[in-house]
Amino acid sequence: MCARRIVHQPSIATRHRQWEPCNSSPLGTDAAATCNDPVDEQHTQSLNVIEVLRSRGLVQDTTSPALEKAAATETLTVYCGFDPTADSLHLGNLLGIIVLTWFQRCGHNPVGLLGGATGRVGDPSGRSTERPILSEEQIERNVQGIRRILEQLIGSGNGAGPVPTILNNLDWFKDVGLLSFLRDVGKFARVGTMLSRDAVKSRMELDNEGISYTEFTYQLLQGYDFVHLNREHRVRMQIGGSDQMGNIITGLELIRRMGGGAADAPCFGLTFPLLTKADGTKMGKSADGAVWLAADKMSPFKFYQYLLTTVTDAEVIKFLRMLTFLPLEDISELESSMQQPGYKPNTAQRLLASEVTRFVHGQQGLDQALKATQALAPGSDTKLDIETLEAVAGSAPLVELPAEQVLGQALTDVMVAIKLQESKSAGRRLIKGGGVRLNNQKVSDEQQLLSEGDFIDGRLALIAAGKKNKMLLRLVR
Ligand SMILES: Nc1ncnc2c1ncn2[C@@H]1O[C@H](COP(=O)(O)OP(=O)(O)OP(=O)(O)O)[C@@H](O)[C@H]1O
Ligand SMILES: N[C@@H](Cc1ccc(O)cc1)C(=O)O
Repeated sequence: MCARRIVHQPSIATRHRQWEPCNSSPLGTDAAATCNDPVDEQHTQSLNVIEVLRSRGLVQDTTSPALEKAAATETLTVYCGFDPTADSLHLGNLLGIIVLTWFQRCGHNPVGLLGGATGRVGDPSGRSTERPILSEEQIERNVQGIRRILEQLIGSGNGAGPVPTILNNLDWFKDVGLLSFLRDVGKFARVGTMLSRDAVKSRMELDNEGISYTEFTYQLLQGYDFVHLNREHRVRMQIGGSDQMGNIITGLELIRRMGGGAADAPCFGLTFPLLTKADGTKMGKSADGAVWLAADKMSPFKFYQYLLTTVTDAEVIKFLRMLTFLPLEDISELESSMQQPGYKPNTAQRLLASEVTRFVHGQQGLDQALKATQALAPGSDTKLDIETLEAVAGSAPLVELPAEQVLGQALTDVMVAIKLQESKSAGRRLIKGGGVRLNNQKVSDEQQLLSEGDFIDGRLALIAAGKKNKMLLRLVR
């Protein structure tokens, strides 16, 4: 195959003068559809996926300088693995999905691998302690959760390139016996090399508990995955975060020693930088405060808010390059505009939050996030519905009270009970001054009693005392 063609949308500057995220997706509400999907025939460019990834800050290392040429002249099948250590992927894992998507958009074949087998062993990479052993049921639940996300984000093919495949390494490991593994794979692995891997060395040096034999052998399992995928599915490339380089090289060495990766079809590895939390540590599944991709673990609203409120001006351009598919020229233009006097603060963060939320949760998820953001804005009079309120629940302060302690009671009494006001008289004064809103509607009656009708869907009400002090009240029956 010759240099690949990728089609670019018109500049978002021409589409959205105010740098506002687009609100319609060319592929409908498909979760993976973004407004910058490559659909405009007029803006074509021949792009090499490796050059694209480099230009977007998505390459930490590659295993061979020959990769660039291979990517430009051949169709590569590329895989990225995800272990089922939780029932959802997180923002850090999204980089792997984005890199796979870039391969797909440039005409290569992406494969998402579920670590049904490797998750039972535990990758020591980037960990200073041994992983807890998860129950079989938990691992199965986690596999299902991650499969759903992969299917949603890369499984559909996204209309932008070859349809990707999702595989589970338990499907081949379940039939491999210990003796045959030791004879057929172990013979090709060198213990000295295995010991020299960072993930092993650091555990032997740092922790006087050392490393278990189980986690020590992890690299061979991931290495064998690459051998199997190369033999059975013609996979020639593995990608992963920079913590995966040792495991990727183990795979390449095994392929070579076991007679694969012929000169006319060499194999490659590529790593991307790790996304880190504010304290500089890796964002991970097992780390605290993970930014989940599954909507039932983190609502699209909360996901959107995370990107909007925690990404600094210093980081936002880097994140736009790495986490979105927006044309680089447009991102550079936005970067320049950030230095101009007319720049509206957080414009870049809003664009980032919108693009990434749409990619992960689809147009519907983004709409929900925007609606909830608007509903919570200071002084908002947006009409509320139950979906918006439920999306907000979990992010805004929420109090639950038995219905009998609320219905028929004065609003001012309830405001004191839920600690939104210090006293009834303060509540009355605030109502008189026009500062109290019930479900975003101004309250004018200082004696107002709360009734069933004040609770949307009979369950939730949003009470605001002043512009910023908001609380959700849920009725318990
Ligand atoms: N913060 C991150 N930034 C970029 N890539 C990441 C990040 N975290 C994980 N990855 C990558 O995602 C892929 C799958 O990682 P995996 O799900 O097994 O580990 P994890 O999410 O780090 O979970 P755990 O916290 O349990 O180690 C790997 O390629 C890994 O390098
Ligand atoms: N070891 C990877 C996941 C993985 C599993 C199996 C593979 O073949 C590849 C990657 C991680 O923990 O991040």
